[in-house]
Amino acid sequence: MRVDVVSIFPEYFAPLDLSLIGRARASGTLQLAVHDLRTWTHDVHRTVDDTPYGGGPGMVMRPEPWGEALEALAPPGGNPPRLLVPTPAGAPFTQALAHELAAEPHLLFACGRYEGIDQRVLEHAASRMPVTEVSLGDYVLFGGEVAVLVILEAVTRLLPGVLGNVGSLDDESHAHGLLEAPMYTKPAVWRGQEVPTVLRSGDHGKIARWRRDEALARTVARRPDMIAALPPECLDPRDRAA
Ligand SMILES: O=C(OCc1ccccc1)c1cn[nH]c1
Repeated sequence: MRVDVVSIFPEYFAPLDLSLIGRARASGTLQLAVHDLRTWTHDVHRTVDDTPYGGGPGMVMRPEPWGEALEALAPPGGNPPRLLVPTPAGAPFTQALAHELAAEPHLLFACGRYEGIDQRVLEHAASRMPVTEVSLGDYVLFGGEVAVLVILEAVTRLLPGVLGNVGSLDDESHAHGLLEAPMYTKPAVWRGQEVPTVLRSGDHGKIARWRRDEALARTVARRPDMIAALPPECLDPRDRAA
């Protein structure tokens, strides 16, 4: 997968040379290039922002540099990348979207700063590539860079060969519509607290049931919204029998 990121703070992406993403880049699974938006400015001050039409606080990112940057990184005529723009005004970023993005050959991230990017940039881009404005949650950051780091981590770990034990992808939180059950490791007793005995019973049927029950209880307690979204077939057939 090819990934291009455009930002006025390219140094934000130095951490991507570390750990799994670093290995994914070294193995060629992920080709990542980070670009400084100011490359596409031509004034002596390399200006990227200006005051908002209609008034209001803050500044807006000017369309010209973005227009040139997107043209350079998604040249008309080639196979267009998918443009992702982190913003509080975007659609929720979910594990489902992460899987969708992991299947894309080329992602192009636009990191907004200030109050955001002139909307005409996204409208113009949408005429030649898929554009997704995506939100990580209902809060406001200084810019899209941190959001891109999160999205890149969620997507990269789904790429083939990046995670050693692929089994861990199947039963992780949000994979089966529920939160993950609590996890334990040695020692069996720690500060007087014992690991639930069923987990040390070796009875894999009972263990699977215990984990499902725990996952369900956790989800009901912490994320009732996910319960409402559960497809009916998700409930264990034995539950239905009960
Ligand atoms: O703050 C965010 O993105 C940066 C950004 C982009 C445009 C204008 C202001 C801030 C964000 C919050 N949830 N998901 C993304």
